[in-house]
Amino acid sequence: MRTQALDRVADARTGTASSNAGFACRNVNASYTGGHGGAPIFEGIDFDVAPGEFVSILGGSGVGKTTLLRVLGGLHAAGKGSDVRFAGQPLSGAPDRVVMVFQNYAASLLPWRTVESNVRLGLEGKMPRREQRERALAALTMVGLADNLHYHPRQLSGGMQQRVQIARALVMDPLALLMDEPFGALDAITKATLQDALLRIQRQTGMTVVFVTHDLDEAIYLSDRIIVLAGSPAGVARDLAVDLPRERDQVATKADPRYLELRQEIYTVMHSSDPRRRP
Ligand SMILES: Nc1ncnc2c1ncn2[C@@H]1O[C@H](COP(=O)(O)OP(=O)(O)OP(=O)(O)O)[C@@H](O)[C@H]1O
Repeated sequence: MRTQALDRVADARTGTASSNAGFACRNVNASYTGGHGGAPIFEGIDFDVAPGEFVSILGGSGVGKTTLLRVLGGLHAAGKGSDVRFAGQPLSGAPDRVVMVFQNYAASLLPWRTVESNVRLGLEGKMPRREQRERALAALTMVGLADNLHYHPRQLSGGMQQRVQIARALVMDPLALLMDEPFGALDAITKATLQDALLRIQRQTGMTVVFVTHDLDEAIYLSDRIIVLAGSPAGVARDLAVDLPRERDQVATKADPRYLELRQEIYTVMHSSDPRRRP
């Protein structure tokens, strides 16, 4: 039953997730009415995310990473003159099958519902209950929680709760996942485990991932490309390819001399653009 459910999701995904699910951003700006006196948080942002690519957005606190992710997810409207597209189409509202995962996992799980019923929440009313359950089971299997279906959120560790959040996104069969510091609050070992789980899932599904973090090592370890935001208003300070072998390993990858070069290069960009840096 479990295998069938997984196969069904795998079949449904084959050939879809990698089709044309990329982002194209040209001359993008954003501001908040009432925030910063309406001044732009960032402007002149240009970058592409290819279908199936894993791109991290890196930058200091308050630079605008979350805002940019919300723009990509259609949750915050870009300013005048901006051109933001997903799968070739200009964004108007949240695109179908583009799903966000936030850091604050504890607050976003409903405590009175089981793991399984939290995961199928987004499917309710859209398909028969049996199919909802099958898809929830398949998503929970992908994140390694198939044995915890009947637990309640209070019975889960922080890492398990974040896995449930990821399953809740996967159950929607996303073409693209937008992740906002999803592992920021986890201890180092749990974080590493979830990073590897995410890379495995991305490989299986072919999803596009845009991942916001302020953790340099996390960005290098996970990504095909890294976009560094800096300045005020922020712009793209660096857009660089992570030319490390795609099979990542927490120990071997981080010992690769190229990893250390990339780390130094990105650190220098971030450090030199930090407004708190002493002259
Ligand atoms: N709802 C809002 N209203 C007004 N200003 C906001 C709002 N949300 C964010 N801002 C401002 O926009 C700027 C960018 O915020 P954003 O959360 O995008 O940055 P960030 O790079 O994700 O920061 P962090 O790494 O600390 O989470 C900040 O100066 C913040 O104060």
